Amino acid sequence: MTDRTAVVGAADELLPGSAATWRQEPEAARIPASLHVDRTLPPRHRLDRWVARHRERQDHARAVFAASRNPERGLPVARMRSALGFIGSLLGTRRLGVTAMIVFNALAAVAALVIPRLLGDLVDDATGGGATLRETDTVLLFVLGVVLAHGVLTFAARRASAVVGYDLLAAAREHVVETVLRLPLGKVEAASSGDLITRITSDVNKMSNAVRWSLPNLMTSATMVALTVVALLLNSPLLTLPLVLSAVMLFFSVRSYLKRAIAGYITESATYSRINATVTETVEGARTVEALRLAAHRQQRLDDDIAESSQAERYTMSLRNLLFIWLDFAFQVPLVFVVLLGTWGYSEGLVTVGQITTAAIYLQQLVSPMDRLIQVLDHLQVGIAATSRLLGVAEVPDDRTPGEVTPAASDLVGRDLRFAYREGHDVLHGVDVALRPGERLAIVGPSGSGKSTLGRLLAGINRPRTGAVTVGGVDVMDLPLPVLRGEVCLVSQEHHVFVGTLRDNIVLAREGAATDADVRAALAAVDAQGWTDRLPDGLDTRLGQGRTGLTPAQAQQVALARLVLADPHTLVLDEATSLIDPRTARHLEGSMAALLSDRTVVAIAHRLHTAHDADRIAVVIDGRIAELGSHDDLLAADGEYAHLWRTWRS
Ligand SMILES: Nc1ncnc2c1ncn2[C@@H]1O[C@H](COP(=O)(O)OP(=O)(O)OP(=O)(O)O)[C@@H](O)[C@H]1O
Repeated sequence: MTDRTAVVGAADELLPGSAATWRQEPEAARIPASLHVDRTLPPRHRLDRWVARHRERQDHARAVFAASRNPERGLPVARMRSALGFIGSLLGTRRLGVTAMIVFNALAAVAALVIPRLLGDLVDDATGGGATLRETDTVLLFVLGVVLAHGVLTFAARRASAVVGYDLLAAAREHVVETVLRLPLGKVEAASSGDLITRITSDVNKMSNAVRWSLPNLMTSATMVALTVVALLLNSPLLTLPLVLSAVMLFFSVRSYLKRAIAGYITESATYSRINATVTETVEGARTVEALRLAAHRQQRLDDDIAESSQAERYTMSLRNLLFIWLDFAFQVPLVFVVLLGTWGYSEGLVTVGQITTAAIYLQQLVSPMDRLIQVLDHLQVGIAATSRLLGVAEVPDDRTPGEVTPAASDLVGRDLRFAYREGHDVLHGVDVALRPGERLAIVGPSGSGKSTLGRLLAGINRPRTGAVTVGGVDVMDLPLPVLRGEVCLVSQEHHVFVGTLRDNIVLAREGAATDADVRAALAAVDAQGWTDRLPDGLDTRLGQGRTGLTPAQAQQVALARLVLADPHTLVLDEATSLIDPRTARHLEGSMAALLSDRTVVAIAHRLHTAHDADRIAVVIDGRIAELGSHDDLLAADGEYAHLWRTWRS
C-alpha cells in the first residue's frame, strides 16, 4: 500500500459505515444509550420507566445472545453445556486435588457446626441448673479446640482450592492459546481484534476468578448449608419448618435470575469487546486520526460504546439487585418464624430454650454461606458466560477440509475466482489464472484493484467465494497447512519478528528438521549473512520486542530466510521488498534470483521493474485481469500497462 492509500485505508477502518463495522458485533443488537434516569418524574412514573428500560435491556441481551450463536457474525459463543462440560473435564483430570478440596472443606464446615451445638447444650445445662463450673470450663476448652481445628482445616481447604484453581487456570490458558493459534487466518482477520483480545484477556480472567474463587466457595458454602440443615433437623424438626418457606422463595428468585443472567453477562462482555475494538483501532490508526482530525468522532464512538456498556451493566446490576431483595426476605423471614414457632413450641413443651437458641444460631449461621452461595452462583454465571465466549473461539468453523491427497505436480491454477470481504461486495470478479511451473508472473494494477486479495487466494489463505485454486490438480483448501506451506507460500508486507532467538525465528518454517547449516544457508541466500554474523550471539541472539531490534529490511530478510527453509515450489510475494530501499531491494532481488529460478513466483508489484523482469504480467483492474502478457507484448498493445509503465518511467 502506498502512504496515501495507507491513510485512506486506515480512515476507512475508522469512519462510520466502513468495512470495519461489519467485523464487530451485529449492528442490529445495539440499543439506544439515551435512557437516563429522569429525576423530575414522579416516583410511580420513574418505576414505570425503570420497568420499561429493564425490559428493553433484557430484549437487547437476548438479541446479542441469539446473535452470538451465529458463527458468520463475529466470533461465536459456545453453549452453556459445553462450558460446563469443559470445566467438568478440567476438574475430572485433577481428582486428587479436587478430593482434597472437598474433604477439607467438608471437615471445616463440620467443625464450624459443632460450636453452636455445644453452646446450645451449655445453655440448656445452665437454664436447667445442671452445669457445674468445671463442666462449663471443659465445654469452653473443647469449643476453643474446635475453633482452632476449624482454623487449620479452613487453611488446608483454601490451600487445596488455590492449588486446584491455579492449575485449572493454567490449563485453561493453554487451551485458549492453542485454540487461537489454530484459528484459520482469514477468520482471525475477519473477527474484531477487540473481541479476540477481550476474550483472551478479560474472559480468561473472569473464568479464572470463577474457578479460583467460586468453586472453593461453592464447595464450602454448599457443604455448610447442607450440614447446617441436617444439624437443624437433628436439633429440632419443628424449628426447621420455616426453612421450607425460605427454600421456596430462594428457588423462584434464583431460577428467575439464572434464566436471564447468562444472556446479560454475555452481552456485558460483548460491550467490553466493542470498547476494546474502538480503543485498539483508534490507537492503531492514531496518525490517521490526527491527520484527518477524527479525534472528536473517535471520542464520540467511544462514548457511545461506554454508554452502551453501562446500559448492559445496569441490566445485570438490576438482576442482582432484584435477586438480593428476595434473598433478604428469604433469610430474615424464617428467623422471625423460628422465634414465633419456638415460643409456641416452648409453651407446649415441644422444644427447649436451648433448642431455640441453637436453631436461631444455625439460622444466623446459614445466612452467610447462603449469601456466599448466591454470590458464587452470580460469579459462576459470569464465569460460565466467559467460558462460553472462550470456547466459542474454538467453534469458529474451519475454512478448509484437509484431505489425504497430496499434489503430484506443481502447476498452480485459479479458476473463476470471486471473493468478498463483505457479503454482496465482490472485490474479485471471476479471475482465471494459470501458472506454468517455474514461471514468474507479476501482478500490477491500481491501488485497491484486488492484487493482494488475488495473492491471498492463490496462496490458500482465504477460500474463494466461487471457483477454486488448485495445485497439481488438488484444491489448496483441501491441503493440510503443513503440506500447503511446502507447496505455496505467501510473503506479505508484514514481517513479524517473534520473541526468541534468530534461529527460532527461522526454523519455525521447518521445525525439528532444520540444522544450523540450513539456517546459515537460508540467511546467505537472502544476503543476510553479513549482519547476522556480526550479531553478538550469532544465531542465539535474542530478537523481538525489548531485545535486539532489527531494521525493517533486516526483518524482511529474516522472513525471506524462513521462506527459503520452507522451500515451497511457488512463492507469492506481496510487495515483499517494498520496505527495503530501492538499492537494497535490487540487491536482495538479485541475490534471490538464483534461488527463485526454479520456483514459480507470483510477484505483486508496485515497482514496475519487478514487472519488467517477469515472464508475464497480469494487470488487475477492478477485480478483473484486464491484460495478460509479457512486458514487450503489453507495451506493444499500448493499453493500461503501457500507460502505467510510461507514468512510472517519467
Ligand atoms: N480485510 C479487509 N476487509 C474489508 N475490505 C478489504 C480488506 N482487505 C482489502 N479490502 C478491500 O478489498 C479491495 C481490494 O483490496 P486489495 O488489498 O486486494 O487491493 P490491492 O490492489 O492489493 O491494493 P494495494 O495495492 O493498495 O495494496 C479494496 O477495496 C480493499 O478496500
